[in-house]
Amino acid sequence: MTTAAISLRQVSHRYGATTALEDLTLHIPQGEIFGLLGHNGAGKTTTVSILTTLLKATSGDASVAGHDVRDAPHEVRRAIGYLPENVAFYNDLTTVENLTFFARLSGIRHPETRIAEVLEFVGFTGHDRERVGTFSKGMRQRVGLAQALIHRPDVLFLDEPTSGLDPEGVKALRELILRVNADWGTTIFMNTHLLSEVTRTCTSIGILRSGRLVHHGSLADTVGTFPTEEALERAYFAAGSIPS
Ligand SMILES: Nc1ncnc2c1ncn2[C@@H]1O[C@H](COP(=O)(O)OP(=O)(O)OP(=O)(O)O)[C@@H](O)[C@H]1O
Repeated sequence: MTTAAISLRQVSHRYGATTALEDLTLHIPQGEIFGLLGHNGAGKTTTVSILTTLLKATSGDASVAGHDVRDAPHEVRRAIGYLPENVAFYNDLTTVENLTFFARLSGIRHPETRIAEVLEFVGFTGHDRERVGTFSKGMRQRVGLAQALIHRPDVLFLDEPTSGLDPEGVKALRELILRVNADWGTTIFMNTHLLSEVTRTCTSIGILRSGRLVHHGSLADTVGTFPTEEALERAYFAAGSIPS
């Protein structure tokens, strides 16, 4: 039996009077590239925030890489990489200085070799000594991905990774996601609105509607054997009409 890399059991979350997640149960096996779809405000970032230990769910249980997010947050953080939608850097510091700062904070004492390796992996050599503040969105995304991969994580979380990227950036990101998954066996959890990318990269799909999971299935189960953006769009809107 395949081990679940990510599990949520009856997870609900409220921000004051706003219910962001309602009774979310979801198990994602190791090695999957999972795409979470949903309208603005559906609860995608809330889900990722709970799984990355940035937010404590109001109720329910969640675990990542075999560690409970509530009881073992440090173990979870050591096992994951996270690229938030707007990754923050020290803009006056260079690529290497930013990554060194992050790596030391994460407990890597001599990170030089790791940083060089990961920058090569994401194809970002040649900008090591440039200030991050001068970078385009696509370049910042690469540094963010290098940062998220510095530990060779078991599970990588990406929140709207393609937002603001040009077609070259989207293609480069897709190739990297596929390579991380293929070379390292990393499980990937991605929040996205870009249906065309989901059909090209994801092996399974979840759809959230107003905090409720209305669909979870493999790419083939969701859109058939010829996955097209049109087929996924049909499945996406059909899932929205299923009463839950
Ligand atoms: N810090 C917060 N305080 C109060 N309400 C919040 C907070 N963060 C999110 N919400 C609300 O919770 C719900 C879910 O938000 P969330 O950001 O998880 O959705 P999302 O699917 O990621 O949306 P988007 O696609 O716009 O990023 C929304 O109604 C949102 O307004």
